[in-house]
Amino acid sequence: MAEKSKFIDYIDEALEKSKDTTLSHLLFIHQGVHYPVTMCTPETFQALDAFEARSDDVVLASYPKCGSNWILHILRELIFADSKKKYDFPEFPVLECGDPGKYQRMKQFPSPRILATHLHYDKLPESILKNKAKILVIFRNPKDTAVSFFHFHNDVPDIPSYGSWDEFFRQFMGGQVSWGSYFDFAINWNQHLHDDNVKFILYEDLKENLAAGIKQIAEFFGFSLTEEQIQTISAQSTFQAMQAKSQETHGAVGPFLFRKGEVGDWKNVFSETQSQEMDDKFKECLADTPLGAKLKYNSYCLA
Ligand SMILES: Nc1ncnc2c1ncn2[C@@H]1O[C@H](COP(=O)(O)O)[C@@H](OP(=O)(O)O)[C@H]1O
Ligand SMILES: CCc1ccc(OS(=O)(=O)O)cc1
Repeated sequence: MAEKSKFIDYIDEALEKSKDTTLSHLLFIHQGVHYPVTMCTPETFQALDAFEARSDDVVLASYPKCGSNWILHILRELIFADSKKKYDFPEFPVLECGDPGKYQRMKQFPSPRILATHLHYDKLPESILKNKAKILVIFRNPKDTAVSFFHFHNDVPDIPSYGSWDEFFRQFMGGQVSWGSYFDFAINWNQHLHDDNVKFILYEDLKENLAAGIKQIAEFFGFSLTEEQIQTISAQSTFQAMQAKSQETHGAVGPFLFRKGEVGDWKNVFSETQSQEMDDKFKECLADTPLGAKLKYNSYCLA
């Protein structure tokens, strides 16, 4: 059994805080976006402004529930294969979560550091953009993302639950959920998809061909791996492999973070009206954008 990590300690702490937090008190607004009080604070956001990024930081951006824990695992394995050093990062990996002192402590950590974030592009600390750290941004179709988000809230015992899927759907569509609107997040990132230091990947593409996705990620960050190493990481990163170890890697919340790992689960949950409402929203916000095309909405979100 692996030693209990700082990551698990942090999750346990956040869950403990969640126990005493009702849904109506879960969110606060910072610069127009909702965040959960159990994970983020105004003091940490203030400290984040002065965060010093490095050009070799490995940034992983995503809206919640688009597979960030999956890609984090892949990145750690890639760094290990490339450097032969175990990637050991004694802080919660989501940049904007934690106490304000974390950025000071992070100055001591060796490169490359993995910085996961759910921030909209225009909320990233300036130094990430100035130092041109490479940013991998993972997207997932909005219908499965919403269903995964709903289950996360309603299945994890200590996280405040919604009264029903219908109630969650309403809040999700209005952007009144943690890290705000999926659509605002997407519109914001859409403008930077073709920046030199940004690489887009799609959850559904990874599901289709994991080894090809891992190879692309390795190339983007300049990690040098053999075909055999790629195949090994691929085998260790399937949903089944990660779910089997989830309690060991992520503690009590593990089985909920690695829930189903499927494409199309939304069909079990969305009503026809809700599906149409999301199709309309997609058309209005994203359909005619480069990101809209990359999301392959017609393949994954039309019944
Ligand atoms: N190896 C893997 N393959 C496919 N999906 C994975 C995965 N690891 C995690 N996921 C899925 O990613 C979602 C969680 O995202 P995040 O890590 O950003 O919180 C969950 O979706 P589901 O709830 O649909 O199962 C989870 O099952
Ligand atoms: C409890 C509210 C909450 C916490 C964490 C979330 O996202 S993630 O698991 O860190 O990606 C979302 C909502």
